[in-house]
Amino acid sequence: MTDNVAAAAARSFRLPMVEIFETVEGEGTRAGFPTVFVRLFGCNLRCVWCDTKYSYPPAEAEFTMSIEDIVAQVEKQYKAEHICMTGGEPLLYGNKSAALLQALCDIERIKDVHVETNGAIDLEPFLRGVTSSKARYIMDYKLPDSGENEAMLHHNFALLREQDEVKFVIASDRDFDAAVRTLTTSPTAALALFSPVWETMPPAKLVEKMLASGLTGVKLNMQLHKIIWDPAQRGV
Ligand SMILES: Nc1nc2[nH]cc(C(=O)O)c2c(=O)[nH]1
Ligand code: SF4
Ligand SMILES: [Mg+2]
Repeated sequence: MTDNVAAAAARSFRLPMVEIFETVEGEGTRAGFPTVFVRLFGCNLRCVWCDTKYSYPPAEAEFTMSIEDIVAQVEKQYKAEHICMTGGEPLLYGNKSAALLQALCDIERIKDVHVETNGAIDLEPFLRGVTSSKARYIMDYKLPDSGENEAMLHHNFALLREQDEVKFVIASDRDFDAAVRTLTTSPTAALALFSPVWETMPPAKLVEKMLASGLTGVKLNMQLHKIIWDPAQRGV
């Protein structure tokens, strides 16, 4: 297949979906920007504190969509210049996930497509296969209290670039210590973000611990959408 034929074939790939909506990005370096969220169905992890349990079984996908139709909806229905490709785990579908990421980057209006990935997916094929400079990865490193720390692929840290981000969602003192240890043992060029688990880590306590630890290059990451809206609300 020539590259053009392969690209055309990729546009007909269908993906299981949860929702597509526009709001402001609640997290990370692009927090506050109007952003289109493309939420895929399915996840290879089951984090204890997951806030999107409707994005994997026993819930069912809301619908399936071809890449072509996802692109058309983003182009016609919304105005935002940022996209968050999320889930579930949006990189669960290999070549199909990569083709969607590339197609979203190819939308002329779009300046940035960030992928919320869970740390248990090898990022090497995506970094190699998706060549657009608009593609960025936000890797959620799962700490012990998530119940999924064993699934983390540590080699991803060295692959991440300056434009990427590593997010540590911190539920307890044990999680905080593990995050600090991980940053020492797995150096990365990506920006490190520390997020409090809404129910168990008061933000003031997390700030206190950050300052006491002397980690000056780490940024506090509050989930704006949980402050603005009811934390249980979907599609915001
Ligand atoms: N506003 C808003 N920002 C977000 N950033 C990451 C989200 C996610 O669910 O992955 C999310 C979300 O669901 N809403
Ligand atoms: S990786 Fe994300 S979507 Fe999957 S279970 Fe964990 S928090 Fe939920
Ligand atoms: Mg969310």
